[in-house]
Amino acid sequence: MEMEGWVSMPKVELHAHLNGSVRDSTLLELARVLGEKGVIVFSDVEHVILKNERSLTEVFRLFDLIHILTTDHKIITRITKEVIEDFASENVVYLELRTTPKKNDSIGMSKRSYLEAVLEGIKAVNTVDVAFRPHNADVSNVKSSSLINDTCNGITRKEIYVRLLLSIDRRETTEAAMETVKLALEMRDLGVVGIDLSGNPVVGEWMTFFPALKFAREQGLYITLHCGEVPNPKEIRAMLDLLPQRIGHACCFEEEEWKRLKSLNIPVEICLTSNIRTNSVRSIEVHHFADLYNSKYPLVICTDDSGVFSTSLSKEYNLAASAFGLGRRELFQLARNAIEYIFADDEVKRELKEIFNSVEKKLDQ
Ligand SMILES: CNc1ncnc2c1ncn2[C@@H]1O[C@H](COP(=O)(O)O)[C@@H](O)[C@H]1O
Ligand SMILES: [Zn+2]
Repeated sequence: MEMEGWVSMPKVELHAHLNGSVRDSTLLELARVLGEKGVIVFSDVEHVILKNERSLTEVFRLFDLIHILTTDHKIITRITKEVIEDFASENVVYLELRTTPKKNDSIGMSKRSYLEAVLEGIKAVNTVDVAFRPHNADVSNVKSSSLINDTCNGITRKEIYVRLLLSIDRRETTEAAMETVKLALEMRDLGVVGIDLSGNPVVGEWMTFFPALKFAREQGLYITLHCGEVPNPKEIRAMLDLLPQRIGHACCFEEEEWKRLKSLNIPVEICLTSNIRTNSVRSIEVHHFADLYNSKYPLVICTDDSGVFSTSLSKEYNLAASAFGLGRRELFQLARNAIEYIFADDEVKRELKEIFNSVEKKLDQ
């Protein structure tokens, strides 16, 4: 099937990092501005942004660079809006965007003000089409609409549900992790639904984050953890014992860990391109997607970092189709199954099912 077929299919994105999903063109523009101010040397940064092959270590170096480029409330608002519009433009109907609230005293940024800038970005998507909206926008429900300039049909209106997960970076202290969880609890009514643990998997100790994650779980926040991106059986075991509602990656699982995971039936967020690029999985042919898919295990195809890995959710669907011999129907079904694993209420699930049902009728035409 052509790429267009994957683009037009409704999709659910559950594992996307805000700063990893920024368009190259925006990063280059931001780098140019900082270059002119003498904060960075543009030509040094340019080739790092445009480079495609990256090891895990290089990926995390790139994140440090991206964070320098996006250190500003206004820029955080801008990239949030752009990232949502990009996902909406490829028919992502439900997006769980995750980001690490950051504190930076030198520019007066607190975790709270960072998050407020993100929320501002979500609202900015809303206001784009306020005139075209049939009912008044219910901002509190964080259902954003974006107008996509479609060259064939002129302007089309696409709606996307957006929910936020707050990430704890593995470099953070217990106190900082706890602050993020408390912020998530406070911002629950504004679309924050859960907590993610991410960051360089070779950095940090599980026991540092455990108190905050346990607290989050007790408070009823949803939890997803980057789990087994590198081999670490002890940590994988401890993570599964927390009973997160989803996990990301599950690349470096041994038989023992697979057994445990499968007995718990925790859905896995699968990021094919990311896993191959960072070498967490040797090649697409041996990716655990195949085994999980064949045993009908709950999984969802996601991008991880569409900017950093030059991908999109449509491209990931296309890759899964070609690598594992799946057709439009099978991937449509996978996307629809993901509704069950989202961190939103039954009303949203019901609406999403309706969207999929209405498209299903046209699928074979
Ligand atoms: C490639 N695999 C990965 N493994 C682990 N953590 C990752 C990641 N990709 C991204 N992140 C996490 O997301 C941050 C960027 O987005 P935010 O600044 O939060 O919006 C990275 O700094 C890292 O902590
Ligand atoms: Zn990730």
